[in-house]
Amino acid sequence: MIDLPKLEDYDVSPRTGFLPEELPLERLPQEYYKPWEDLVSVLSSLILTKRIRNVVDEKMPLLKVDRLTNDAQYRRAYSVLTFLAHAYVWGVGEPKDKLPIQISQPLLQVSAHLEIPPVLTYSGCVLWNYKEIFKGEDMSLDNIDCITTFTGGIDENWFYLVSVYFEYKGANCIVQGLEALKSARNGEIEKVTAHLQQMAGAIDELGSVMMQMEDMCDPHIFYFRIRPYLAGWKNMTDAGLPNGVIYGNEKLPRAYSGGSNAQSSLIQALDLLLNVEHHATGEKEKLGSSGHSFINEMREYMPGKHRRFLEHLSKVNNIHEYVRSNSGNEELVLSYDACLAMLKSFRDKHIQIVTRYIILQAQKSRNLGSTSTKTVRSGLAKKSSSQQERGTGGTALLPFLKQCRDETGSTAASSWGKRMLVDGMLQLNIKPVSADSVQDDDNIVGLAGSWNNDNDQKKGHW
Ligand code: HEM
Ligand SMILES: N[C@@H](CC(=O)c1ccccc1NC=O)C(=O)O
Repeated sequence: MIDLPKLEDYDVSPRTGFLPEELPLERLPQEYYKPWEDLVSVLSSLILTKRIRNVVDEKMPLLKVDRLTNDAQYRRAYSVLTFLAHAYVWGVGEPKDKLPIQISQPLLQVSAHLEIPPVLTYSGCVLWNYKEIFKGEDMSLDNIDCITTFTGGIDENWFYLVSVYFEYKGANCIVQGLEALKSARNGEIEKVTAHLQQMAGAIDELGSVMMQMEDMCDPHIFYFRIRPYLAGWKNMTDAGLPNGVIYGNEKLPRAYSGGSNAQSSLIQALDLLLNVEHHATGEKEKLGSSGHSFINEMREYMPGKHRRFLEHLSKVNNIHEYVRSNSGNEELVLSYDACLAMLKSFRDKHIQIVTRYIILQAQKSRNLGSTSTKTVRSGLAKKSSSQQERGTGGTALLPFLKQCRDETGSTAASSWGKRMLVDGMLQLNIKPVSADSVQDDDNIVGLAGSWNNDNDQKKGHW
């Protein structure tokens, strides 16, 4: 029997989850990297004055990464370079399909060290991009701020910080889920039930955290001012990058998806712990299917150690089987189905968020016609002839997100659970999601272009 994963072997913390145990580095300490930190400290001004590309071209030196001495420094360098890369590519006006070597060369090196693609990912703008306001105070949304942003505005800060706090609160879900697996191995059914009850409560809290997005992040500002910079350069023909981006003096362009919470290891860990399986959008379970291509592809956009944690988890996650083989124990079954109900409720709430922040904004943009895009950067908000929005991770987002949600419900162990999870949203007094009434025909897709199967990373392309 394969041992259960040890969190410390995979850079996962029982206290902070997938956030680093120690606070991220706010600035590289070496004087040598001062040019990078100075540039990124005025990033919003360089975008505002439309000088980002000229200043990088003329003032940014080509630096080596051999002065970086630990992972915290490599992570800070990765965050700095990916913010600079996206500001350079998306800048203002037409996107640039080539990165200068002073960005691309160090970025390729630090990405290889961290085993993560050389593009802005959830790790670069969320996991490794926050600081405490008052040192020593408890971790809370009242005491954290971002280190780097494109706009320097409250809305963008808050957009990332909600996910930072979501990751912090999610640590307990991982701990409880692993304890439930351990108790199941020891045949301690009461302990399994207790840990699953704790896990259900912890997952419920995640939904509440996510709904705080609307407190300080305005949907219009998000969609028109922030989201365009989060895009990647894969399948982004509509946005003016048909072939991706050339990195420095390389001959072939590279194509990468943009950032997305789908790159959060936390929710994928919860799916694995609860044996929730996702399949390619629009397809039912296929024999031998290795799960959802997009969800699996997003694992390539996680730090190597977190990716391997999920791979290990996928070899030992048998809670569904344990519950099924003890289905006579009603308390156990209810505690498992409660975890699924909370996870499904989370996905329902998320679809509400996506509706307000993308779908309704995209429709508004179409209704306003071309004048609305005059002040909006040409990248992602530009309406393509197919009237398709591009999403950050690259999914046909409503079908994908609804299917993720429905697959969560269909995992329930009991008929009660299935009934609860199908119409349970009403019993839980959770309003049916407005998105269900939104027409799919918009087929608004994820930001960085719909993913495809020829996964560049698989060819070791980065
Ligand atoms: C304005 C806020 C947000 C928007 C517009 C948004 C949009 C999206 C979109 C379009 C996707 C589909 C994949 C892609 O193309 O990127 C997605 C996936 C996902 N998002 Fe969000 N998201 C937001 C915030 C959040 C937050 C705060 C969380 C968690 C706290 C979250 C959790 C997820 C997860 C886990 C997925 C993967 C799909 C799944 O497992 O159900 N999102 N999001
Ligand atoms: N998938 C979202 C964007 C998104 O959620 C996201 C993108 C980059 C980094 C973090 C993100 N999510 C929340 O922090 C979208 O398509 O707009």
